[in-house]
Amino acid sequence: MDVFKHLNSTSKTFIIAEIGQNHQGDINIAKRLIKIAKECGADCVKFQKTCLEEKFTHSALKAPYFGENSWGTTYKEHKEFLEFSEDDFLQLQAYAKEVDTLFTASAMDEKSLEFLKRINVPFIKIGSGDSNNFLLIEKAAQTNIPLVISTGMIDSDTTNEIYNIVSKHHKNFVLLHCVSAYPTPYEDVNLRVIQELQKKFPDILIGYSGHELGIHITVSAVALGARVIERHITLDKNQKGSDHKCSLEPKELTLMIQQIRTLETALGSSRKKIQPSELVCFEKLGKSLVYSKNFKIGHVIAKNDLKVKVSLPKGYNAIKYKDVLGKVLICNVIFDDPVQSYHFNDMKEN
Ligand SMILES: CC(=O)N[C@H](C=O)[C@@H](O)[C@H](O)[C@H](O)COP(=O)(O)O
Ligand SMILES: C=C(OP(=O)(O)O)C(=O)O
Repeated sequence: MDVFKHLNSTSKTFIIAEIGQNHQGDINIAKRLIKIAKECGADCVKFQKTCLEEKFTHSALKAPYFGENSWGTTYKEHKEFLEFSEDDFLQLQAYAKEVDTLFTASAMDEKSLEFLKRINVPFIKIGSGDSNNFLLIEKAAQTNIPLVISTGMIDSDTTNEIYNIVSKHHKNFVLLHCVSAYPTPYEDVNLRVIQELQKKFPDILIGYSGHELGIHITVSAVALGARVIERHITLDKNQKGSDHKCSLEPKELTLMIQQIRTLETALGSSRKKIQPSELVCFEKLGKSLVYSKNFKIGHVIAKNDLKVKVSLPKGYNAIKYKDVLGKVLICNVIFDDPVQSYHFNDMKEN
């Protein structure tokens, strides 16, 4: 299924549940999160596929990594604890298929890109850790697999360059506004970047990958036009791990998706028209033209002879009051009578 071609034909938002490394290195937790994401209404689950020696230098891996979010004494130990094997990924992909949800991952290095290409994911995510990695982005574009590319930790010039690199190959990619802070302070979110990206790149979809607390900012991103949304999900945001605090627990994820779906409906059309649902209120409280005093046959109607009131039955349409000015009454009328076209000889129907 070409996810983004489908998206272009609807007004729906594509919601990616980023499991990332919130599975605590436990494939059963990963499966639980896949099932929960599906049950909450997400369109896709996403993991992070890393070949450690391809992503990190030896010095980065051997660095000590202590603290409340560490699963080892060095970064290598910590990352090895969290990284699933290729077989694990195949198992998770099969499970996602079993629960009928889309499955993909971020390619955190070129080897992982090759692996994801091999297992036919519906799109490949390029995370903000690689938003400045033009070499990887070029290789990812050359696969001709749809891409979702986050723009954390870069500025608009670099974002422009990502667009130019991928566009040389195809336009089946999405740029996600993203700020890589966990959690992101509200003053750093800059949701208006979404509108700027839409203006600059009208020929691709724009989305938002959020790390802020709560769901209202992400729902607002949809109101501003984000068509693809990504949020980290977790079983419990108080667990050990760098991403849990800014992740959504099942209840939050469900509420966010409900709000996004009702928002999609409410965004509706840009054409202003009287809604059928308004007619009851117009019948009860809609105003129309009535006479301000008693008038006799032959009276020529002037502006002060008219009032606009709630009247039963309704009078002539108040927005067309000028049709009545200068008209000659062919009957007597009294104060508060609704103005009717048959009160005059040459009057258009209401
Ligand atoms: C920039 C980027 O890749 N960020 C990812 C996605 O948002 C994160 O999930 C990191 O992988 C995570 O925060 C790393 O945490 P630690 O360093 O504790 O393994
Ligand atoms: C880092 C990632 O995403 P984002 O930059 O959108 O947080 C990712 O997908 O691995």
